[in-house]
Formats: sequence, C-alpha cells, structure tokens
Amino acid sequence: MQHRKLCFIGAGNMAGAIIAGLVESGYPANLVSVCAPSTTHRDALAEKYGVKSSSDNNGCAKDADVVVLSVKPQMMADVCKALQKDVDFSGKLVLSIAAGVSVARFCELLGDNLNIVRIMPNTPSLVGKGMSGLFAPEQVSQADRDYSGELMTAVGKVCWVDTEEGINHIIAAAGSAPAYFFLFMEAMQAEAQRLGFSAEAARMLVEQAASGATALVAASPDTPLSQLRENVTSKGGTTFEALKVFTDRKLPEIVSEAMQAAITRAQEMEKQF
Ligand SMILES: NC(=O)C1=CN([C@@H]2O[C@H](COP(=O)(O)OP(=O)(O)OC[C@H]3O[C@@H](n4cnc5c(N)ncnc54)[C@H](OP(=O)(O)O)[C@@H]3O)[C@@H](O)[C@H]2O)C=CC1
Ligand SMILES: O=C(O)[C@@H]1CCC=N1
Repeated sequence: MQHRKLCFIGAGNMAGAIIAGLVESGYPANLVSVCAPSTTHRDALAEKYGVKSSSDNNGCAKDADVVVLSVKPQMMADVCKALQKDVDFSGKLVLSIAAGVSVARFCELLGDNLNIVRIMPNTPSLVGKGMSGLFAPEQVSQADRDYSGELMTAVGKVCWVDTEEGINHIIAAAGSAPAYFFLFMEAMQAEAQRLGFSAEAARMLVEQAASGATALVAASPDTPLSQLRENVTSKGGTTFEALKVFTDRKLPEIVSEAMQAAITRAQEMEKQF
C-alpha cells in the first residue's frame, strides 16, 4: 500500500487501536504522528510504536498528507475550527472516524468540497481484526478512496457504503458491536464464577468458547449461522433449554432494538454536533 504522512488528531482508544494495528502491519512509524492535549495517551503510543507525539494539532496537520480526526464527536467542532484557521486542506485527505458528525458538517467546519472519507472502525483493529465501514462523497478521487480502503484493510476488513446513512448502520452492526459481545461475555464470566470457577478459569472458558465459535463461523462461510447453532443443539438436550430462555426473553428482538438505538443516537448526534 501507499505510505502517506498521517496525522491523528486525538490519541484515545480508537486512534490508539488503529495506530497499533497499522504499525504492527508494517506501516512506517516515522510517517505517523499523534496529537492530544495531554501526554497520557500520545506518549504511551510514541513509546510503544515509535510514532511522533505532539500537542500541536495545527503544526502536525500542516505537515501531513492525511489528517485523521479522532476526537470525541462533542469536541469535533472546536478542534476543526482551530484547524481551519491555520491549515490549508486543499491537497490533503481528511479521514474522520467520529460517530454522528456528517460530511456536510465537516464541509461547514473545514471548507466546501472537502476531500473527506468517513470511516467507522472498531477497536479490534488493535489486533488486526477490525471491521471498518467507509463512505466517501463524490468529490473524493479514486486514488484517495483506494488509499483509505487500503489503510483500514491493514487493520482488518472493510465495507464501503454508498450512502452516508450506511455509516450509522455500520455503527450498529460493527462499530459498537464489540461492546455487545463483551457484555455477553462479562455476564457469562460472572455466572461461571458463581458456579465456582476462579476469575481466570471463567474467563478462559468464555474466551475460548467465543473465539472457537467465531473461528467456526470463519471456517464455514457457506454454512448459515442458524445451522451452526443447530449443530450444538441436541434434541432434548442442554443447549435447547438454554436457548429457550434467550428466545422466551426475546433476545432477537432485544438485539434489534439495541442496534436501532445505536442508529437513533448517531442520528441525534448528527443534529447536535
Ligand atoms: N472507541 C470506539 O470503539 C470507537 C470510537 N469511534 C470514534 O472515535 C472517536 C474517538 O473515540 P475514542 O478513541 O473512544 O475516545 P477517547 O476519549 O478514548 O479519546 C479521545 C482523544 O481525543 C483527545 N483530545 C481531546 N481534546 C483534544 C483536542 N483539542 N485536540 C486533540 N486531541 C484531543 C484526547 O486527549 P487526551 O489523550 O489528552 O485525553 C484523547 O486522546 C470518537 O469520535 C468516536 O465516535 C469510532 C468507532 C469506534
Ligand atoms: O460509542 C460510540 O459512540 C463510539 C462509536 C462506535 C463505538 N464507539
């Protein structure tokens, strides 16, 4: 892939996960800078991955080919207004990983016809297992689309969406999704501990069952998920009784409601920020 000069504005959980995944996959660390007000997160990234750490958003953005906006949505307007005063974005590619801040809003903040790609990543990017959704408005060149896709492919899989609304759907299905699975695993670990396993043993049981299940899914691309579930569910057996509790309590409806709640929140944020 092409190696352009990258500047991350924001050094938190998500920027850190992408930087880690990128450097681990061979992206040259000397081409990556990371900016944040405090040294806490950015210096840790500099130490661990050899990237440059700075408090100077504008200086780093000026010096970069690609500016990755990685602050919280509620901070985005202030950060962009300060950048806009000082940085000429023509000729640069802007990537935003923020939920709930639209292309139209970025054009308002940073300039009309901004060369921007919205990316919705997730934290497993840290270990090269990310799932990122990408959306580019029509003004973005094929070369910049290709670069953005290749960048995120370095830390996982990518899925392009044709409409910006699709980014909110990616949030529901992938961006927020690791937290759904963590919640499920936390609940299972807690119950395993109540059954008498140590915290370590309970975590191992749950982790291995989860990673085994996802490995089976990956190894069986032509098998519907429902079939994989049925393969575990013996007639008159234990799994049937466990799954009955989930279906009686309407787990599928709960999952649907939760995903819709994420989308609704993203839409609200688009009006707010
Ligand atoms: N976490 C996730 O799973 C995902 C997050 N996202 C998006 O990523 C973005 C960041 O989220 P996340 O990483 O979780 O947030 P964090 O709170 O972990 O990180 C925010 C970062 O922004 C920095 N920051 C705050 N103010 C400024 C400023 N003025 N200039 C530069 N940096 C600043 C903070 O600095 P300091 O280090 O000094 O505190 C911190 O490093 C959000 O927009 C979110 O929607 C998207 C997909 C998944
Ligand atoms: O919770 C959030 O708003 C962000 C976006 C997706 C995951 N974390």
